[in-house]
Amino acid sequence: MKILSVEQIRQLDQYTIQHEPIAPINLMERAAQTFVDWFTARFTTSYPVKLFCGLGNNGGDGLAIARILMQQGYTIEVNIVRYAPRESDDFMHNHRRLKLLTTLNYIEQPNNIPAIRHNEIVIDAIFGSGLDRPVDGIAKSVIETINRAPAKVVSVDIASGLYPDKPNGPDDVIIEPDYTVTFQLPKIGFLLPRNSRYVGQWHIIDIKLSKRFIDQTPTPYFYTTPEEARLLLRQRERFSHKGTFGHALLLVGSYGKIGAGVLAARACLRSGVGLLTVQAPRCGYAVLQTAVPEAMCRPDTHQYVLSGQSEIEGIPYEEFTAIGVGPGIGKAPETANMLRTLLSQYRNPLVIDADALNLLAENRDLMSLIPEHSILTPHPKEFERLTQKWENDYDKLEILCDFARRYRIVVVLKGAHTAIATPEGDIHFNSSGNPGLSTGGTGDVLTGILTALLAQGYDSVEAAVLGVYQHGLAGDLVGRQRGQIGMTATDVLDALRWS
Ligand SMILES: NC(=O)C1=CN([C@@H]2O[C@H](COP(=O)(O)OP(=O)(O)OC[C@H]3O[C@@H](n4cnc5c(N)ncnc54)[C@H](O)[C@@H]3O)[C@@H](O)[C@H]2O)[C@@H](O)CC1
Ligand SMILES: [K+]
Repeated sequence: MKILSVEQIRQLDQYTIQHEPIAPINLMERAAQTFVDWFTARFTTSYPVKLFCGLGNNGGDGLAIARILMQQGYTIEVNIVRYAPRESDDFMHNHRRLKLLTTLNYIEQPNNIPAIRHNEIVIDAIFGSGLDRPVDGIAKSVIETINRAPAKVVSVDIASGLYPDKPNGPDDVIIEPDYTVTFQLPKIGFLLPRNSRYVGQWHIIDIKLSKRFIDQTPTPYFYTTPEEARLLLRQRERFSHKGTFGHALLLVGSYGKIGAGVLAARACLRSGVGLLTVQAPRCGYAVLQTAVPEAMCRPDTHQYVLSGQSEIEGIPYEEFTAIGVGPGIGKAPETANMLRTLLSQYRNPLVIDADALNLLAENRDLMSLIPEHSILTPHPKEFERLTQKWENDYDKLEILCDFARRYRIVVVLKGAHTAIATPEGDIHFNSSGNPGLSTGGTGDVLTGILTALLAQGYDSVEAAVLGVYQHGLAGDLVGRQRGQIGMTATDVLDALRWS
């Protein structure tokens, strides 16, 4: 699903109005009706509703929502925040209609702000995507009151005070909703870590804006929906054999961190690789052969760390279909040499994770040896070591984009809504996963998954988008079955489902 800028969304509204065609006021009515459908499916008429609306079209949506909810039997109190002298035309239209049905409260100064009780639902329609400067005056006081109140808060389109596609200032006053119900497409601001308390749980509702315009509009930002992830998944042909699915090599482990290799290897096997070889320090040999009997194990000549040498003759790096390197490897000089040799010899995309990334950060000349379309999977700290500090989440996205483009690689920046940057400079945000995944070893599982997908012939962007989605989905399954708190990386790899 595309993510558009505020300006593009404005054009999308206009295009829909002109080409459907539909009168703006009817589009507002459709948006309000769709919001009400969402609302009534979650909250019964037993909850009193308190609406706070502004004077623009977000406020107009609010007034139309109030009218429809009232007609459906909800008790609703309407509060209009008079932060400016002018209202939008569609606001005025809905204002006239609602005035015939109920009394409206006008908030012009702080002592007009009503008390909010804990069993009420607040609908926030003060500002929407038209916000273009920090909120002050009476609107600021209202937002502060709502944030202090014990009630549940639902924001219409976007939390009032939050910019959809640019950074807010540190002192900005912004609604902290429990839910955001947004029209048609997600806003980029919803996906950034620092905004999470200004978004809550968010839901997209389809208000039938022009599909043609969305299809034609270029954007670097995408949000992976479950349907899109499912479409990427390839079905197996009846006459396939293990050779069809590639032979992967995982370069993993060091003394005390063989478990990382076990997790990556198991995840690789659980993600459909045809054959798997694991190269690990000699101390990991018995562990791997026991814990992952399906994999072949190539013990390194070094007892404790990877040096890349092995007593067991095996196929050279170039002959593996895909290679993953990093889980548990540490940063020994022998291992840095191994990485240098690997990067010099292997020309297909690699998966590079964990200490392999830290070795790249410490040996910058290695960056230019990385094969094009390799997948790097840093968490934010590793990414900072590879690049630079950022000022805010938008700045981070720019750095991410430039980095992926400069080295022609795929960068999977891990976190809530993992951001996957492509060599072309696009960014795909993931939609699956939960905080339960923030536990040791889940990154190793991801490396195993991505290596398996590359081995099966997925291109790097497909592998990253699909692999990250499936990894999060497995975490969501575990979360539902046994909760997020006790989730382990083993649970996640056991929960992987590929159908
Ligand atoms: N255009 C359309 O066809 C549709 C728009 N919709 C709604 O319209 C919203 C956007 O409406 P608007 O563009 O009218 O803008 P808003 O309702 O978000 O804001 C109202 C106006 O307030 C002013 N303003 C901005 N920041 C301010 C601040 N800090 N203090 C005081 N005033 C400020 C601006 O002039 C802005 O236009 C969307 O979020 C959505 O809720 C929906 O009705 C769907 C259809
Ligand atoms: K709002």
